[in-house]
Amino acid sequence: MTEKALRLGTRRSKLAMAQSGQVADAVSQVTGRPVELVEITTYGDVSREHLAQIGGTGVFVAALREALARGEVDFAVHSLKDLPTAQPDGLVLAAVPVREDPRDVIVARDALKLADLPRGARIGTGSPRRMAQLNAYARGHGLDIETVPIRGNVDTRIGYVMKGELDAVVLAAAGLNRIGRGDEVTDFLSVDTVLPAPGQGALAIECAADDADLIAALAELDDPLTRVAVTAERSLLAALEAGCSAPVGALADLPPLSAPFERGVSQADRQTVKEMRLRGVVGTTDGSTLVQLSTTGPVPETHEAAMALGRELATEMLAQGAAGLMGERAQ
Ligand SMILES: NCc1[nH]cc(CCC(=O)O)c1CC(=O)O
Repeated sequence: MTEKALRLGTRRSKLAMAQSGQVADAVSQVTGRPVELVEITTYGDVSREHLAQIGGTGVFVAALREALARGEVDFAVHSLKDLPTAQPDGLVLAAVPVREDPRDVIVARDALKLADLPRGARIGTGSPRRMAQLNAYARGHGLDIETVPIRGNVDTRIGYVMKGELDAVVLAAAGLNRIGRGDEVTDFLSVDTVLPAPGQGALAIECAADDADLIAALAELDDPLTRVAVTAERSLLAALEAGCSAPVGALADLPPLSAPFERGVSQADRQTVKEMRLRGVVGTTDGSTLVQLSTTGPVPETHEAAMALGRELATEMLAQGAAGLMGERAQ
């Protein structure tokens, strides 16, 4: 006798299919039930041009959430960095699995590294956060680079380099790893140079708040260290009143561990974690001004304590003029 399949709502992009497929396997293991992928198509999948106007990745998240709320699917997998900070009524983030590599990387021609890019090099990124920090790094290191706004999925972006239209593009390591293109990275950007987006590298598994059996099963896939880190990062973002397209970077690490928190890390090592360091950055896209602060404290033991850490750092950043910098948007 086979049990009824769980329905996983997913976008059909290569990245979404890859991460949904990986989570489907894990969910199938913990529930003992087969998982069936249900493709959710949105207007944004049909028209790339309209995507910018109708609100970026937000449309995909909204469509998945509508399917969840209508009971058409049982759960959905999101890239946490694309997920708005406000949690809708009736839905819960039942699991935040172990974080992948949170760093940004470049894929450059001729295996070039960031520091070796020649004068006038053109680097593609549509992200104000990446532009701000790359331009600030260039100013501080006497590099002459130009950030070029681009859009599109991972394949499209790497294509600009392949075709010789750009010298490099910036991408998230996690996305490349998930679609099996991690070996094309030519340089991992230190988080001291480019702080990733809040939640970058982490996934969230969302389901209906009243689906108690599923919530209990999915809890097995939750990684408490990843959860506490991304909660603080997203609280910082929310308290700055910024969205996923704002020039805000945030990363919480748990010395002596650094994300990904479980690769090669024993349970004993995980127990040596005593503190969490939260770093945040906001800047103008030209890199002329950055507000960059960090705070270290005991690992928060509750959701509320992790939220408080993010809010406190945001308050300090706002006191140093962060709000004025976020007003400037790149387009
Ligand atoms: N905004 C697109 C997006 N959303 C999630 C990822 C992959 C990395 C992740 O899961 O954090 C990417 C691609 C990228 O930024 O290169």
